[in-house]
Amino acid sequence: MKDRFQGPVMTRRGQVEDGSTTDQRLLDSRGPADWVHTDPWRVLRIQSEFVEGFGTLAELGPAIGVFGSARTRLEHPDYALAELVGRRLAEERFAVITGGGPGAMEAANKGASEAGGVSVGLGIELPFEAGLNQWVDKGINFRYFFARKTMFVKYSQGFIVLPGGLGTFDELFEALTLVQTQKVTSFPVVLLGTAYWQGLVDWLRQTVLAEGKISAKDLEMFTVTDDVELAVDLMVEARRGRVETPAPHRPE
Ligand SMILES: C/C(=C\CNc1ncnc2c1ncn2[C@@H]1O[C@H](COP(=O)(O)O)[C@@H](O)[C@H]1O)CO
Repeated sequence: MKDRFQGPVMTRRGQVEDGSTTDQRLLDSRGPADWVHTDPWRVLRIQSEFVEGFGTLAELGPAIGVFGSARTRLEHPDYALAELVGRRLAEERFAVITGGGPGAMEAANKGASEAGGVSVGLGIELPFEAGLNQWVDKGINFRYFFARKTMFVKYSQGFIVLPGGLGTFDELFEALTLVQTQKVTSFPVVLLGTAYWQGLVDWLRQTVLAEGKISAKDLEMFTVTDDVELAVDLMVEARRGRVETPAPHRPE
């Protein structure tokens, strides 16, 4: 009786079950394939997004997330504003991370790329997918929103938020919630465009704060300005104050 090896496992006599090799079974892809639409398989796909994201972004260096409307048109002043933000951040040696889409994201990537900075786009699969914009120099396209959001907050030291819609609000409020709940050590959040954001800030103060749903301190978690230099200075200042100590080792 010959020894039978299946990978590291050796069987003999009555323990030998199958004459095929593992490779054969892998490559002779037969049988039903509906398991690819099951949650256990999705877990592996989700895991692969984290592996890809961490692997690609771990050595990025200091980076700032720039959020803003996918619908900002080239001729709108917010496009030039986002482009300036991207450029100034790159000049201050920050990598610029956007959602990799059109509008304000594209403008910030353009500014960063043209200034010779690291222009990152974390795209998302959407039913009306447009792909990563042409100014993304390092990009990942995610299937899952929550995996992508983890990358924004893990690899950004601060956020500059331009006028936007629901997607922008989602990103802004996620960042603020993480600061409020101390899930991240405080990072600067700047709302750029006073005319656009003031209404929201007034409502937060006059209704949300007045009704006791937030505390006055929460309103200090962000700065509202039209001044790109102030926005960038706040990011630079925060970087200076950041002590890059490795997280203490704790088994999870
Ligand atoms: C609407 C159109 C394309 C959408 N493409 C997007 N690609 C990447 N990221 C996106 C996209 N749309 C939204 N996002 C994310 O949300 C923020 C912008 O959302 P808003 O609702 O436009 O404010 C942005 O920061 C992205 O991270 C075709 O025009």
